[in-house]
Amino acid sequence: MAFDHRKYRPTPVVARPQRQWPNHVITQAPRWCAVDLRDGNQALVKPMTVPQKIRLFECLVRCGFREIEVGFPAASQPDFDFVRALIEQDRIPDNVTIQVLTQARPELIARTYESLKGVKRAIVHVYNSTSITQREQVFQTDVAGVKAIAVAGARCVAEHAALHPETEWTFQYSPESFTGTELSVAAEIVNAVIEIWQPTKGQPVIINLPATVEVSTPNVYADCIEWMIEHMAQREHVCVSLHTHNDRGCGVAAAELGVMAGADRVEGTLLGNGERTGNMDLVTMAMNLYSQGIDPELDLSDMRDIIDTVEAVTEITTHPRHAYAGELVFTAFSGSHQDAIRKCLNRQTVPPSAESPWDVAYLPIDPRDLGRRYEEVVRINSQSGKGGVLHVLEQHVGITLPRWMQIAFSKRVQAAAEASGGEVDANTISSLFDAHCLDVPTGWQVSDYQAQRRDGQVRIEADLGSQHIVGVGDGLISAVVNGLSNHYDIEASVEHYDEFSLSNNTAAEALACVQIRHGECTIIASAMANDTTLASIQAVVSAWGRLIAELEREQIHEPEVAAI
Ligand SMILES: CC(=O)SCCNC(=O)CCNC(=O)[C@H](O)C(C)(C)COP(=O)(O)OP(=O)(O)OC[C@H]1O[C@@H](n2cnc3c(N)ncnc32)[C@H](O)[C@@H]1OP(=O)(O)O
Ligand SMILES: CC(C)C(=O)C(=O)O
Repeated sequence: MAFDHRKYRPTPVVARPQRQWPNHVITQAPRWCAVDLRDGNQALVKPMTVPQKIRLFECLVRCGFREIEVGFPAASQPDFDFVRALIEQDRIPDNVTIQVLTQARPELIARTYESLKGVKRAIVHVYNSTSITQREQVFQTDVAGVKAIAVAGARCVAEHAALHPETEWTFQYSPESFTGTELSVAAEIVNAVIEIWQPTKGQPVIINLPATVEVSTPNVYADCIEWMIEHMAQREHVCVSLHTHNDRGCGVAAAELGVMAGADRVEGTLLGNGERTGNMDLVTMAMNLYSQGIDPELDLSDMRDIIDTVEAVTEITTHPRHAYAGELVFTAFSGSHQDAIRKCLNRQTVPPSAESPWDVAYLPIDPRDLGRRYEEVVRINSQSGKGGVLHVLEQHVGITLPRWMQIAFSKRVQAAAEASGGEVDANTISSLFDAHCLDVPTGWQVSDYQAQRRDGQVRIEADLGSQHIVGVGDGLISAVVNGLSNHYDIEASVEHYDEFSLSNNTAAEALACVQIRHGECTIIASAMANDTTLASIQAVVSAWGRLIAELEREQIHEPEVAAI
């Protein structure tokens, strides 16, 4: 059997009945560090060029990142050159600290410091893998062996820093493959590094605990973080950082639970580009906080800029369902969702505020916060309903319809959606509305009218094309119906009639909608005009014109049907 689960082993869980983190709630943003330019970069088919790195760096700065891992300067000339360019061209804002990664190898550490000459502040991040697999198979050593690599690396980092006291240094250590390392081993090695770096004496130290590969449910990672924090030397002087990957699709969840477990800082990438299934997605985690009313301390409002930048430098397109950023994440095609969204949006106080918080079904955040428009939250296909069609008409055409007409008109839109098999866009819906409701049939344009009320009766005279009608009734509509019935010798009753005044952004001021019935045949029509009376007369006249056209069509088709 090729597909044989028996070849895998479960990841050990931590026995921690005393765990506290499930009782904690995140109430403030962690310290963020963006690692797009390093972890994101090392996972690309085509690593970024220096100009691309500059573009992404500037985007990260605009978003408000204060710590940015800019590369692995000992890895390649472009990585080295980029760090030099940032420093020599004075591109690092005063409130931003750059971070660089190096293996715990003296020649690489030396080259790393060479790249940093002249920088005001920097975080030097050194790592070595500590996992059982890597100890046994990659380094072919034991715990003492990997601990010695870490200790030597930490010492080497500190010695180089001491040669450049003009720079404010922060040291960072990662027991890489932490999630594959026994906790006692991870703690022993981390504490040995802390011992060398002496954070109690004022040296800033970050201990980063990576889910280099995500191997468990996020609660297990949180247990590990809580355990490490309990067993960490000089904890109050150490910044505990998380670096999660997304192998099981829980990179963000693991980071969130890790923060609940006491971590101070989170590393990740914009939109989650990174090794294999990617790094923890900073946009998602920050927006998750934002959607809970917590200041993410990042400004992601120009999401278009973020997406364009990330796509340009990574050559990876953003999935349309990508959390918060995808093209479709604020869009409903399905009727019941559309109906609820439209009703909630109509009731939502604008702008939403602390007093009137955002509360719209199916939209966890206000799309406008990320530069999206309410128009695009509803798009129409064969899964849509009348509420959605009405939303499109309201947003794109600036008109609303009575319920009976929504029902009748949405059937026309449904037919068009089924015929096309895809989306019916706003322009098409507008054209369908014109064709089925608004267009005046040829020869039925009301060019002039007179309406008078006397002794409780309305008398109407109107010119339609070459025809002149005269009618009398209890009201305007019945007078028009009377005139049309007499003139054309066709009886029809008005089943529904409604009129609305229109918003300022439409050319006309009034909209009238009517449904008439003749036997089994129902006809809808509407009309817009600058005065309500004309709109009402025209709507009934247009309905009549459509009815006569329909009857003529039926007459033409009748012999054919009989012949068949
Ligand atoms: C989980 C992560 O994302 S960690 C970051 C990974 N990122 C990268 O690797 C991108 C940049 N890396 C590179 O460009 C290259 O790997 C370089 C320039 C750093 C090193 O290149 P090379 O020395 O030619 O090769 P390579 O990376 O294969 O070196 C592996 C050697 O370093 C050792 N090594 C690997 N990682 C470390 C480490 N963190 N600390 C100390 N030694 C290490 C290995 O045991 C191996 O030793 P061996 O030569 O005795 O077998
Ligand atoms: C260097 C470390 C932090 C890393 O990238 C990882 O473990 O994924």
